[in-house]
Amino acid sequence: MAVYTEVPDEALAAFLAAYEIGDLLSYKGIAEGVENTNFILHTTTGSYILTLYEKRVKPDDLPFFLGLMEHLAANGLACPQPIRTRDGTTLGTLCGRPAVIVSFLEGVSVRRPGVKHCRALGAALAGLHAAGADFALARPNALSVAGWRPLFEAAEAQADRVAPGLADRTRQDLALLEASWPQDLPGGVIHADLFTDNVFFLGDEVSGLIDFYFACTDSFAYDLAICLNAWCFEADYAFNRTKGQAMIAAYQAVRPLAPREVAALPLLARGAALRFMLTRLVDWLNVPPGALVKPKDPLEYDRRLAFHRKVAAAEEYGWSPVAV
Ligand SMILES: Nc1ncnc2c1ncn2[C@@H]1O[C@H](COP(=O)(O)OP(=O)(O)OP(=O)(O)O)[C@@H](O)[C@H]1O
Ligand SMILES: N[C@@H](CCO)C(=O)O
Repeated sequence: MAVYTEVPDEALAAFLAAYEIGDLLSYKGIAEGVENTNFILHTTTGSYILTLYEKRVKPDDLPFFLGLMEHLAANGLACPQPIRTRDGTTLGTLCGRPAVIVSFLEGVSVRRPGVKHCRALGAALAGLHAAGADFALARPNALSVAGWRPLFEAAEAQADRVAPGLADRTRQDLALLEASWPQDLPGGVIHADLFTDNVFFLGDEVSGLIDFYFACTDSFAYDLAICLNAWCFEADYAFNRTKGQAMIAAYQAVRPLAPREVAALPLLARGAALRFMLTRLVDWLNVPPGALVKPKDPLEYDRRLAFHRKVAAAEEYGWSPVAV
């Protein structure tokens, strides 16, 4: 569960005194999530999320993340909106941790997305890319191709303990992706972690996007490739082309992909799978003693990589030309 920092009542009361969000009625820790400590607050004016940033979030990145959420919300995207204190700041300190309060979003995430969810997600992703277009800050993607080799090197010696042959096939994927990673594709602000747990639905409609703490400046098609990985594989690791088609078509209805983005899609999807395989592998091999959070299985992405290695063209992900 993700409550790493206990917050005494008095410390919370002192922190909340700086805000105009009414009187606190109740609060409780949120079990989901693995990175930060989250509480839900109920006050006389509504519900809010209080986040205390734990070790993996760099304080220097917080102005980008908080500024981005404010920018996206101001541009009509349903995402958490940082709440300002009476003196206008969004970032505070609570129990020695950087802390913010954001607006609460209604909705539930889907564990097993269907075609209609993939379609809705494609439109929401394009909406996010459009809403971020004129955001002034930039943040390089530390988990793009240049960041993968250090992760591999940290895990290489023990990788075959997780699955036979994992080190060799990862080494080959990495060499190929380093040599051919698509550069200079259309880009801007991307979410970079838009997995099903970060998307809320009300009925069949997307009601909110959360968890912008991997957001960065990178190619838009890479964000789409991340979503194809996270949303369009079945439990047996077969890629569901109907889901891919629904997602890509809905994305293209807002922002058609350029021919070079289409051509790059197989490599981008393979790279996205490698990125999540590697971060999961490193976490899997480094579970701290007594950890409360179960690490995510890297082999789910090793299995996806087996599919991506055989893909020759974007059509295999369900891409088709935009009808004109
Ligand atoms: N603005 C919000 N509105 C409603 N619920 C929220 C909001 N932000 C977070 N939550 C809830 O808190 C949970 C954890 O949030 P989040 O995913 O941001 O945590 P994290 O530890 O940073 O995550 P992760 O492990 O996914 O990186 C979410 O699954 C959701 O249930
Ligand atoms: N979405 C990531 C976890 C980080 O939020 C994963 O599934 O590996």
